[in-house]
Amino acid sequence: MNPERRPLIAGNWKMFHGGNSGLALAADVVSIAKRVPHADLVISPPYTILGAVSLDCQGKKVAVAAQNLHAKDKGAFTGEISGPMLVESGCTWVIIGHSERRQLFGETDATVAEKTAAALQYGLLPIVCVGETLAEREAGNTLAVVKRQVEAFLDILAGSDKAAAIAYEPVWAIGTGKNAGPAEAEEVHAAIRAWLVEKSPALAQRTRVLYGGSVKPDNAKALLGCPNVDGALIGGASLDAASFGAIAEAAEALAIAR
Ligand SMILES: O=C(CO)COP(=O)(O)O
Repeated sequence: MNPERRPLIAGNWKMFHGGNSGLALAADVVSIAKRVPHADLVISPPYTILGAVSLDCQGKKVAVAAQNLHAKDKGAFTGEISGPMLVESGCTWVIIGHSERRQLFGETDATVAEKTAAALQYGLLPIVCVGETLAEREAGNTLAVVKRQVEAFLDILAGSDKAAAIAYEPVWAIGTGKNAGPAEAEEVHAAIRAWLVEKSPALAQRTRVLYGGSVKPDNAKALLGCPNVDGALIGGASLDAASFGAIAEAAEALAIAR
């Protein structure tokens, strides 16, 4: 981990814990935050409890992210939620372009770029997701695919002075229990860092690059210990306070040790 970038540990709850169980989990994460003063924690519950969770987390060192947003600020877009609405609900972050949204909901590099610009415009910090499929990896195209995805929004991040995050989430590692090995993750993270540096050293310095895909307590230390891995975006293991806490503690220990 780069000493100037605090580890960012983010839990993407996806379509789980949208009611009382989510409020209880958020309270547990507030307790975890007290044990990890050197790490930044973000939780991303479903829309239905964003407002309530944000209120409970206010001033407690746990930031709240939405899982998506619409690029427009308002309008006749049934079922959609805008950046200003998320800000009003207390969100400070938003996940953009998750592979599930790209694969299941038709999001493209172009819509991801549009949403990234909208997030920054409305005062939200984006966590923009990239990552290759298994077929793309097996064809030797991992870096080309990730580069194309990153290039779609690189100028937008460079045009803002906000500290956004990029999450590298190999699609084949999401929810499969098959994480990228530390060397595989570091190869892509180092490439992303190099593209950021090429665009602007200041951008590279402020942008945290998170790894996502089957991060668990038993592999967190090895993954988070990679030089260009600045944190994690966690799905399944973020749904349980004990496992999310153990990963946050691994980040804390590494941050103290460096
Ligand atoms: O999609 C993810 C986080 O956004 C990763 O999910 P898992 O940790 O369940 O593999």
